[in-house]
Amino acid sequence: MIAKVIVDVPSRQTDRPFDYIVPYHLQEWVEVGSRVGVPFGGRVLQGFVIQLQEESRLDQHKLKEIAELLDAAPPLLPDLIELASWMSHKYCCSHTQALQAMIPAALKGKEERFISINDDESDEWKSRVSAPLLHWLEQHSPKANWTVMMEQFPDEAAEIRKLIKDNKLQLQSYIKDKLAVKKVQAVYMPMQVQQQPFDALLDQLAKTALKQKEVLQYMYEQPQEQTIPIVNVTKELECATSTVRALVEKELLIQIDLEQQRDPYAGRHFKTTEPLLLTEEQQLVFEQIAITLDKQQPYTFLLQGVTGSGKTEVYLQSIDRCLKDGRQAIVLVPEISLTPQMVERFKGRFGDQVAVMHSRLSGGERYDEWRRIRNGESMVAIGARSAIFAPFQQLGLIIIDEEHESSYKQEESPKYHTRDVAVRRAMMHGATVILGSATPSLESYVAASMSNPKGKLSEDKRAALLSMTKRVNDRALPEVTVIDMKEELLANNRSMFSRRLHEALQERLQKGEQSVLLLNRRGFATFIMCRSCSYTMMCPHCDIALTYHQKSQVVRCHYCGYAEQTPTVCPACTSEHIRFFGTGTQKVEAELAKLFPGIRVIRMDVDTTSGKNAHEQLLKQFESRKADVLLGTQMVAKGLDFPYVTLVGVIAADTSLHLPDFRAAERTFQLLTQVAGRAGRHHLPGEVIIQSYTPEHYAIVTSQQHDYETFVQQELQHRRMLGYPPYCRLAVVTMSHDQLPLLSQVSHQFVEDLRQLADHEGVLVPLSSGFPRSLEVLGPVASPIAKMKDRYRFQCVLKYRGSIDIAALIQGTLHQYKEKSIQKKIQYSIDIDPQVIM
Ligand SMILES: Nc1ncnc2c1ncn2[C@@H]1O[C@H](COP(=O)(O)OP(=O)(O)OP(=O)(O)O)[C@@H](O)[C@H]1O
Ligand SMILES: [Zn+2]
Ligand SMILES: [Zn+2]
Repeated sequence: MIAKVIVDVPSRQTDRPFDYIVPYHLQEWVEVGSRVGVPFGGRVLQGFVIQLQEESRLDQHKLKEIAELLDAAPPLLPDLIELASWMSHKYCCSHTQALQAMIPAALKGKEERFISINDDESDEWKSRVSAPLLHWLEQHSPKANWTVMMEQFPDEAAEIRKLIKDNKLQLQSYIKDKLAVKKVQAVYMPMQVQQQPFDALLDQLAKTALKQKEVLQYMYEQPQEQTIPIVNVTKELECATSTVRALVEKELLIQIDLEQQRDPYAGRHFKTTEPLLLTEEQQLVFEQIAITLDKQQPYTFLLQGVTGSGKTEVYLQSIDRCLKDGRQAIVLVPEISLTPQMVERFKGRFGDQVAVMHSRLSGGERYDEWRRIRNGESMVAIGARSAIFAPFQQLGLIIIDEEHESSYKQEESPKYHTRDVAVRRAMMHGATVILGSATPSLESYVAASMSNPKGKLSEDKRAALLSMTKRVNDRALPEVTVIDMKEELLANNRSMFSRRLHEALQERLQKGEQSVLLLNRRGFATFIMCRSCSYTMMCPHCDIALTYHQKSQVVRCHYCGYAEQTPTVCPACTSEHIRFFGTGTQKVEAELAKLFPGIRVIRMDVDTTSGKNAHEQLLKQFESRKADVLLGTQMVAKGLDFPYVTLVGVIAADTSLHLPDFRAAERTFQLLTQVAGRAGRHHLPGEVIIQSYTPEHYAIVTSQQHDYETFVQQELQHRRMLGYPPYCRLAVVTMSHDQLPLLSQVSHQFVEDLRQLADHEGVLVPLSSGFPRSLEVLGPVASPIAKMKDRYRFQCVLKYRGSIDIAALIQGTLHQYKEKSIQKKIQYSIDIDPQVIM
C-alpha cells in the first residue's frame, strides 16, 4: 500500500505529496489524516497522509517506507484534508501551512500508546487471536506497548483493531511532550483484593497503622476498581502520601498515572439556563434556521439584528436543535469578545459539552479541549478564528458572531477568511451557517440579500437574509447626538471635549453612573485634515485619504501611488489649522484628570491589555463600578453589557473615516453603531454623544439614526462607482527585496507577465466595461509600509470580477517567473480578499 504524504518542509518546491510505502505492520493503522514520520533528505520529518492507494506510479524500489506512525487516531479527518487542499489553492499557501493551521500547536510531540485488556468484557474474543498474542497481551496489560505489538504481530493487526473498536481491548495514548498532558498519580484497589473479606486484608497491616487502615477501608468501599487521585485520598482522609504508598507496596492498592484533562473552567460554576420564550422576531428567524437544520442541507443565513435584539438566544436554540439530531456545532466569536461572560452563556445552556478554544489558554489546555472534540466528548466548540477547524465528524451548524469583524481574516499565511472557510466546510457537511451582526459586512449583505431579499428560503438558493429590528422587551435604542467640532472651535473651545460631552460626563459623575469613552483610532496611518473647514486630502483617482509621510513631507495614495507635497495651508480655505490626525488615549486620560479632579478612569488599549487576562480584569473592575469612565480604543465597543453605563462618548468619529482604506466608512459606521449599542441596555436609559468634524458624512448620519439599510445603500453606490468590493474582488501581491532598483525591475516584470497571461485568457478588460469576466492590474507601487525589516516592499493590486481563478493566474505568473528570481531572493506574498492592504 502507498501513502501520499505532505511532508512538513516550509518550501514551495516541496509542496506536493510524496509517495511512501506503508510497511506491512502499519497497514491496518495508517489512515487519511494520520500523522507520520517519514525519511526525507536524510532526516525523519513529520508529515500528513492525504491519500492511500494500492500502487504508485513511481518505481516501487525507489520508494521509502513510512518510519513511524505518530498518533493512534489520525488528528485530521478526511474532510479537513480536503478543506486544506482547497485552502492551499484558494489562498496560495502551501499544503503544510494549511494542515498545520488545523491542529493545535501542542500536537507536535510524539504519542506513547498502551494496550490493555478490558476485564469488564466477556472472554469469548480470546479464542479469536493467536496463543502467542494472547499470552503477550495478558503478560503486559495494562501497559502493553502498542508499537511493539504492531511490530511483533503484524498479521493480527486487523483483529486487534476490531477488538479495540469492540471495546475488548483499550488503547490509551500519552503525549511525551511534557506540556501537552498533565498526569496525576492515582490508586485503585484491584479486584482480587476487593473481593476478599475486609478482615483478611486488615491482617496484612500492622496493628498500629491506624491511618493505613482508614485508607484501606476507604478504598475498599469504593465501587469496583475505582481510580482516585492520590491527592484526593490524602485530602479526604487527612493523611500523608506515604500512607497511601505503603498500601501500594503491600500490593493492596495499585498505583497508576492518570492522564488528566485540564479543564480551564474547572471550579467555575455555571448556572444552568433554560431556553427563553422567543420574541416574535426571534421566533420567525429561528423557524427559518430550523428548516435547513432539519433538512441537513448546506445553507448560509445572514442574521442582521440590532444591538440587544437577542441574537445569542437564537444561536442557543439553533444549537440545541442541531444537537438533537446528533450533530455538532461550532461558534466563532472575535477573540476580544471571548470573555467568561460569553462562555458562560453557552456553558450555562449546554454544560460540559462545550469546549472552549482561545489563545489565552495554555498550549496544553488548548490541546485538551481539542482532544475532547476529537474523541466525541464535546459537541459544541466555541472559540476564535481557528476553532473553525474543530475536528467534528458530523457538523450541523456553524455560527459566526460579529461576522463583520476584520479579525476573522488571518493576516499570516494561510491568509484565510474564516467566513469563506466556514461556508466551504458547511457545504461538505450539509451544515447551516449563521452569520450574525448588527452591522453586517457589505460582502455578506450583498451575497445574502441578492440571492434572497425577502428572507424566505428557496430551493435553488444557498443564502438568505434574516433581520431583527427591535431590542428585546421593546427597550429603546439610545438617543444619539452628533456634535460638530468645528463649531466648538469657532466658540473658542479648543479642548478635545465638546461642551455637551463635558456636561454629560459631569452629570454622570454626580449621579454615580458610568460612561464609556471611545477614542476611535486604529492602524498606524495619519491623514491630513483641516480643522476649520474639515477638508481632507484625498487621492484624485481613488477617493481615498492620502497618507502623510513625515520624513519625505509628502502625502501619498496607497492604492495607486499618487503623491504630492504636504501643504502648509488648507488648499480649500487657506486656513493654517491643517493637521495630521491621531490622538492618543493617554492624552485623553490626562485631559480627563485635569477637567474632572478625582475622576476614576480605566484605560483600555494595546498598552494596558497586553498581559494575560488583563482585558478581562479591567472589564471586571469596571463592572464592579470601581471606575467612572472606561476609556479605550475599539476594544471598548465590543459586547459589553453593563447596567450602569448610561453615557457613551466618541471623542473623534472622523479618525477612522479618512484612513486610506476603502472600507473606512463601513468600519466607522460599524464601530459607532456597536459602541452606541453599549448604552442603556437595562433599566436606565442611555445617551450617546458623537463628536465629529464631518457630522454630515453619511456614515455618521446613518449611525446616529441606527439606520443600517440607508448606510448600505449609500456605501454601495460609492463602491460601485469606484470599483471596490462587493462589486469586484481584490487580491494583492507584495514583493520584497533589500535592493530597491532590483525590486522595482522585478516587480514591473511581474506585473507585465501577469497582464500578458490575463490577456491571453481574454480577461484583461477594465471593470467598467461591463464584461462578466474582467480584471485590472494596478501597480506596482511601493506598499503602505514601504520598508519592513530592511526590505523594500512593492505591491500590485488586482481587481477582478466574474469566475476568474485568480490564484491560478498569480501562481501561473510566479511559476514562469520564479525560476529567474529565486537566486535573487525576491519574496512574494499573496493576499486573496485582503482586509487591510499594507
Ligand atoms: N426571548 C427573550 N426573552 C427575554 N429576554 C431575552 C430574550 N432574548 C434575549 N433576551 C435578553 O436580551 C438581552 C440582549 O440579548 P443579546 O445579548 O443576545 O443581544 P444581541 O443581539 O447579541 O446584542 P449585541 O449585538 O449587542 O451583543 C440579554 O440580556 C438576553 O438575555
Ligand atoms: Zn480648510
Ligand atoms: Zn490613488
